[in-house]
Amino acid sequence: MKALRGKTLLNNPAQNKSTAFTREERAHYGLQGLLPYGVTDIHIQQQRVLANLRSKSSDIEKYIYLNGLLERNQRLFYRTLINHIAEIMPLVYTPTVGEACVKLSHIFRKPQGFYLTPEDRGHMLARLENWPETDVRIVVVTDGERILGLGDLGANGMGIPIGKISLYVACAGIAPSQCMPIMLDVGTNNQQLREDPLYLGYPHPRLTGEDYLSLVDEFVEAVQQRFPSAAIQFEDFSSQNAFTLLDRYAGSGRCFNDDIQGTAAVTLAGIYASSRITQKSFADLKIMLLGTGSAATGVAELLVPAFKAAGLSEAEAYSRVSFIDRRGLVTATHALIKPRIRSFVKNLPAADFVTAIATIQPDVLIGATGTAGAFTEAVVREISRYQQHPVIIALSNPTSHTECTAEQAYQWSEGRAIFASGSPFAPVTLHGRTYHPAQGNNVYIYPGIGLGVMVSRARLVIEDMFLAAAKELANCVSVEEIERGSIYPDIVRVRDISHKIAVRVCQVAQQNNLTKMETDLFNNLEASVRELMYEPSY
Ligand SMILES: NC(=O)C1=CN([C@@H]2O[C@H](COP(=O)(O)OP(=O)(O)OC[C@H]3O[C@@H](n4cnc5c(N)ncnc54)[C@H](O)[C@@H]3O)[C@@H](O)[C@H]2O)C=CC1
Ligand SMILES: CC(=O)C(=O)O
Ligand SMILES: [Mg+2]
Repeated sequence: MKALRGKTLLNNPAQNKSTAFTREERAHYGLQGLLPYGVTDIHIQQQRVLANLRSKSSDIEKYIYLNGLLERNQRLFYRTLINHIAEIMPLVYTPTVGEACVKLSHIFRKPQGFYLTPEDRGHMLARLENWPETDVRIVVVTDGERILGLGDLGANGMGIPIGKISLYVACAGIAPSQCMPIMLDVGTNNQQLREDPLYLGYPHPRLTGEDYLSLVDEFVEAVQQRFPSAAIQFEDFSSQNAFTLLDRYAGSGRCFNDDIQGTAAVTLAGIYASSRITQKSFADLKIMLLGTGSAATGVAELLVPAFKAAGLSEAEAYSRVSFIDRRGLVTATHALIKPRIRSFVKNLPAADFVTAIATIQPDVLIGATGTAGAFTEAVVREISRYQQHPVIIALSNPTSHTECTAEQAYQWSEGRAIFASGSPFAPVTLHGRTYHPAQGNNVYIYPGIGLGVMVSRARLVIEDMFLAAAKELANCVSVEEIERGSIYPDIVRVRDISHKIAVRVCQVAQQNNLTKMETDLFNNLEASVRELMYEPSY
């Protein structure tokens, strides 16, 4: 590879070190005169980044600044993100990425990731040749139809694969060059976007039915052909498409749906960890889900094997999980029950949400609705009547769409709730006591799954990997965290957690004959995975 020089080197985000180029390097690469005198190492550069970042007056300005940094100096961006993950993750991921997606066509600076539209039909493979990297291992793709809880944002949804990829690199150490964010821009039914003169997406109504499926088929085949080692992560598709695509491809290729499977694993981990606080056996728990979309259904579907592994029969496992939709408890009398939740239907009289809580008395309440305020005061008070420590997991993102805030959960439960949410909340002080809400987000799961699949080159991504990941994540919650009521570990440990999950994924792959991992690698799995993790440095 020809060494870059001068401005071309400074303009290459993967190789640029900016003011960290030494005097020798400046002379060698024709950089003299192109940089100010001072030579500052990555630590000083990081201080400058943080000072700049903290001087911005809004989160969206911080997002724009960080994105600019990613485009100027990849290693500095990732070093800073890793070292300050708790501060920066909410700026490159939920909640700020939600605002960024809403405004993406307006704040657009420079193209990032890869865009495909129906006009590329028949040429997808050729289009993928335009991507400059050849060893792609992780593809995160969205079609932008259900971006967080914000609905159809069309091509503006590209912010999500970009954010998810940033966290693949930061949280699991997959090299930036091996990651590819893709927007499968099949149009948008968001008329306001289509009519916006600044909108940058394919300005047509969404492709549907066979036209849509055949395009996704071509996309998946093209990715598999161009990048045969890549895993495909489907992200933020509409519920119906999410399940259709998972059923279509997961049995024969290396792919998974993060909203269904990643979310299921992170939620299960939280439930496992909550048992350590409530002192109730997992096998005795009753779980109630609000919402019947991808996330809630995914959680229910993973709970079944988890309960069975804990000794319950299949029928008992299904009986422990109940669904609430907009009409209340999903019962046998419901018209039009979605096929995937049919086995969870209860033979009980119709009941609204609060009445259903009184009837079933769940231990755990999980919200996956994208609807702000769906956990009302009455709901939280009702579950708190039956449970000393009700476990309340409000999964919906971004913060503006959470089912209830941390403060509401603690206030309405008189300080007894064990609370986690998809987007982070600061600690809450009530009546002189401080509570520590945890963040229940699939960021604890998908990076480790991707890393494990990458290392093992597992042919398929299977349910057992998510079950193992959930167990591993739950085990990572420390005694101190349990004592302060947190059901997820501190995010600062996420790289270690992803490493542990990746090791488990490799083992599951091996046990299921999904991998031809070299014996050497398998025998030294922990060290081998660690060695493969990218550490940004100059
Ligand atoms: N914390 C995390 O890691 C994750 C969080 N999520 C969040 O979960 C939310 C839902 O995601 P998906 O399940 O993929 O969406 P979805 O669109 O597939 O499902 C949403 C479901 O909620 C129902 N719903 C909406 N408002 C309701 C209400 N007031 N009462 C009862 N049901 C209601 C809808 O009818 C639908 O069944 C989103 O906000 C998303 O950001 C999703 C994946 C991961
Ligand atoms: C976290 C995530 O994947 C979502 O909210 O869709
Ligand atoms: Mg998602």
